[in-house]
Amino acid sequence: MLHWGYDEHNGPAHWKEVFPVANGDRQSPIDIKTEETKYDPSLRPLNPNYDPASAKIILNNGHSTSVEFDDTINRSGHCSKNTEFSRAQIWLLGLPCEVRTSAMCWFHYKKIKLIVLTGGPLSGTYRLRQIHFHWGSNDEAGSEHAVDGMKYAAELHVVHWNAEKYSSFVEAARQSDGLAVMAVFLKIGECNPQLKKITDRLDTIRIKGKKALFTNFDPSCLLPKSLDYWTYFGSLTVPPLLESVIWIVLREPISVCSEQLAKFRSLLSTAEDEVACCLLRNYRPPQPLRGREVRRN
Ligand SMILES: NS(=O)(=O)c1ccc(C(=O)NCCC(=O)/N=C/Cc2cnc[nH]2)cc1
Ligand SMILES: [Cu+2]
Ligand SMILES: [Zn+2]
Repeated sequence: MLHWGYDEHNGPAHWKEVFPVANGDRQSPIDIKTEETKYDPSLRPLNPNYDPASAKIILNNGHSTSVEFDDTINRSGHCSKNTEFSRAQIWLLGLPCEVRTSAMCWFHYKKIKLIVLTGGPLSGTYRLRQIHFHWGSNDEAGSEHAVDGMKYAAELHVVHWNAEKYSSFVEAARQSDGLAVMAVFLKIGECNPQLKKITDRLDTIRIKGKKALFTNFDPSCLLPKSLDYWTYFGSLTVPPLLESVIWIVLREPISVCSEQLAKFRSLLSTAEDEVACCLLRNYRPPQPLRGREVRRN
């Protein structure tokens, strides 16, 4: 197959031809059998903390639409050793050592905002990189994960990488604890006013490769009231299908209406110079659990 996709000739059944890990033992998505999930008292509450100014662009990469965030600056609360010295900090140098260090940390912390996910099953700080969606050609199916065999109309993925242990997303994506993706189900119902901020921009990025400025957006506005979740060890659900994802699937869905879903389906999977083809569906079917445990908080 040439470039992977979701059509008959390059869809999920073909991906193993180029990405043999497709048959691995920690592939995603999965069908979550709620009776078999295990309550784990050691699981902590999720603590998403995003700065809306870190949103940068909205993009059509031919497989989905994503909002990309600026995950470069070391925004975590920890002072990095190589703190750049500003004039104020030169002044700080005059202070006694222990006072200076904590003052610098306070200064550094105040100056920057966080865009991180902590808590839940995670140990450490996972930095927000992008959000994107998966949907189907009709409202009956479209989510990637299923719950007791039932699929939702669509699914939101909030993608983070372990910025405490690794120096880039690409490096983290190769590690078993490198990525954390929070999945939110979209259930057919009322139009979602928060989602409207995204669906109203889709007509400006119809063609594969198109991007547009998209800032002042806090993805927390797309999260349901309850942050109760299931969690399990899995993989990216698109090639290269790397087995580096700690999945955090929220149990409560958010709403989406048919008109909003139709806008996702009107995106093109083709570039300017190709015959136009709509991205009608972009979900991978559930994969074998291979003995994995699904825990719940
Ligand atoms: N669906 S998911 O949450 O498991 C997920 C999360 C992150 C990525 C991801 O970040 N992939 C690598 C970077 C990327 O998006 N690469 C795209 C290359 C590309 C190929 N065709 C068009 N673009 C993919 C799936
Ligand atoms: Cu591609
Ligand atoms: Zn995804």
